[in-house]
Amino acid sequence: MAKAKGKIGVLLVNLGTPDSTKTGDVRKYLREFLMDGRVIDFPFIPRWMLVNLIIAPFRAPKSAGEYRKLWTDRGSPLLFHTQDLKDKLVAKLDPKEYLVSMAMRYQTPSIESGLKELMDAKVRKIIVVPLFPQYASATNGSVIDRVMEIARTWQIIPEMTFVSNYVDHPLFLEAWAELGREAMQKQDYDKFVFSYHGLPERQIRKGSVDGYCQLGACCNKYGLKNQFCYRAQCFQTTRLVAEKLGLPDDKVLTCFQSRLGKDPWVKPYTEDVIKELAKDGIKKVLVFSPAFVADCLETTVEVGEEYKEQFEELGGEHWDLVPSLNSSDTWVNCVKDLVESRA
Ligand SMILES: C=CC1=C(C)c2cc3[nH]c(cc4nc(cc5[nH]c(cc1n2)c(C)c5CCC(=O)O)C(CCC(=O)O)=C4C)c(C)c3C=C
Ligand SMILES: [Fe+2]
Ligand SMILES: [Fe+2]
Repeated sequence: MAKAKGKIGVLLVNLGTPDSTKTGDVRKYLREFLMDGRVIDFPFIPRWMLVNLIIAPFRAPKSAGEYRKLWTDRGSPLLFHTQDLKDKLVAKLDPKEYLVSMAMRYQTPSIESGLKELMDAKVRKIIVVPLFPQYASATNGSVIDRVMEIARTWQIIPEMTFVSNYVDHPLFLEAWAELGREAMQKQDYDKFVFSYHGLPERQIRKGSVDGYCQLGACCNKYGLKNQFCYRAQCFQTTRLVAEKLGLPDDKVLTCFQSRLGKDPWVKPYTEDVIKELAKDGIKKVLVFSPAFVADCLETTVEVGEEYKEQFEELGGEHWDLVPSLNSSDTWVNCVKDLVESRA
C-alpha cells in the first residue's frame, strides 16, 4: 500500500491561565473561562449576570494576588510546563511523521492558532490530546466543542481523533508512582490524600452517556446507572496509583477541592477531609493532585499552601504535596504512546 501523504498533527490542550498577574488580565481570563456553558452550565443570561456582575469583579483582584505568589520568570507554571511537555514530545516523536502544537482552551496560545499551525502544514490527521486525565464535560468536552467549532469553518476536515480519559494508562500511573516513591522517602506518612478538582454534582448527573461504568457506586448514588462519571474516574485513579505504590486501603483517601459557589459539588470536600484527619490526630499526610498534569494555581497555592495552613492550624505537622507530572520522562512517554497508538 502506498504510504499516506502528509504528517500527523498533534494538538496538546491544557486549560489556560491569565496572560499576566494584572487584575485586568485575570478578569479577562475568568470571564472567558466561566462564560463557557460547559463550565458554568446555566442558561446564557443567568450565567452572564453571575460571571460579569459577581464572580469576575469580586474574584479577579483576589485571584490576581494568588497568581502573583505562583508566577515565575517564565510566567505561569501551567503554561511553561505545557510548553516543556510539548518540546520533549517533539524530541521523542519522528519529525518526518508528526507535527506537534500546543494550545490553551482559554486565553493564549489559542486552540485556533494551534490548529492553524497544523492545517497550514497540511496534516493528514489531527490527534487532540486534552491534558485532563479524567474526562469531564467542563474540560475535555469543552475542548472537543471548541475544536469542532473551528473545524466547521474548514472546507476539508482531516481525520480527527480525540483522546478521552487515560486514567488506567500504565505510563500515566507509573509517572505518578515515581513521584510518590520519591516523596515517600522523606517521611513515614500516616495517610495519603488524593485531592481532585471538584465539579458541581449537577454536572455529574447530567453526564449520562450509557455504557461503561466500571465502579458503579458513585454513579448509582447520583442516579446514573452503568456510567463511568468523572468522580468514578477519580476514585479509579486513586485506586490504581495506590496499588502501584502498595498503599493499604485504610491509609488512602479521595476528595475534591476548589468548590465555587453554594451549589453542592462532588464529595467529600478536601476541606472536610482535612478537619477529619486533624480530629483523628493524624500528623503526617502526603497529598497527590492527579486531576492536574502540570503544577498550577490549584496545586501549588490551593493544596500546597492554603490546605497546608488549614491542616497545620488544626494540629497537623506535615502536609506535603507531591509535585505534578509537568514534563517528567515517564509522562512524556505516556503522551507519546497516547499519540502513537492512535496514529
Ligand atoms: C464552575 C467553576 C469551575 C469548574 C466546573 C471547574 C472545573 C475544572 N477545572 C479544572 C482545572 C483547573 N481549574 C483551574 C482554575 C480555576 N477553576 C475555576 C472554576 C472551575 N473549574 C476557577 C474560577 C479557576 C481560577 C482560579 C481562581 O480564581 O481560583 C486551573 C488553574 C489555572 C492556572 O492558571 O493555574 C486548572 C488547571 C478541571 C480539571 C476541572 C474539572 C474537572
Ligand atoms: Fe477549575
Ligand atoms: Fe459515578
